[in-house]
Amino acid sequence: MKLGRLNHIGVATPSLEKSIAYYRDVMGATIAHEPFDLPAQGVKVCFVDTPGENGTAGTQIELIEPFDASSPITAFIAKNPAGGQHHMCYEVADIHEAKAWFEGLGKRVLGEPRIGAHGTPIFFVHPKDMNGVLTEIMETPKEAH
Ligand SMILES: C[C@@H](C(=O)O)C(=O)SCCNC(=O)CCNC(=O)[C@H](O)C(C)(C)COP(=O)(O)OP(=O)(O)OC[C@H]1O[C@@H](n2cnc3c(N)ncnc32)[C@H](O)[C@@H]1OP(=O)(O)O
Ligand SMILES: [Co+2]
Repeated sequence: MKLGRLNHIGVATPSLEKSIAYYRDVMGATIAHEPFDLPAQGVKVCFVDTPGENGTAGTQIELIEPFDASSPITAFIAKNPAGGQHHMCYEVADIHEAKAWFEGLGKRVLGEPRIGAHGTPIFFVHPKDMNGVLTEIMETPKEAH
């Protein structure tokens, strides 16, 4: 498998509103859109943009708040009430090839690929199989970003 760019770092939070204010007012970040709900993923999402080189978009921070009690991040927030770093997301060219690669190495892929916050297929690999880091793999969007 050929690793692509680091697309985003997922940060879990008990309050999107408070986290947005922090990244805007303390970190000086641009928040380019309103938060949105992804009930199928069990989260409410807001992306914080960081600038890349020569005016390009850099790596994003993905703020995620539980959508409801059945959210996959409910247990994480219970253990980390102030929130915290939750996952790293890397791009790949072909999601099915990447899934086969990790499965071939005996790593636990958590469910089938599904459409993520950028509109392309994603899957997660269990943190205990990935040196302690919950790892998200996403297919690179077709348009430039
Ligand atoms: C919108 C989308 C997108 O970008 O497009 C997203 O990102 S959605 C992002 C939210 N969606 C997801 O995360 C989906 C995939 N995640 C999951 O299925 C779950 O969160 C699991 C990774 C299976 C963990 O589930 P849960 O916390 O309920 O299980 P658990 O409490 O039994 O945890 C099992 C062990 O893993 C550890 N653990 C749990 N979450 C962790 C994390 N984020 N990073 C590192 N370690 C973690 C726990 O401390 C525990 O270790 P000990 O046993 O040593 O105590
Ligand atoms: Co993510």
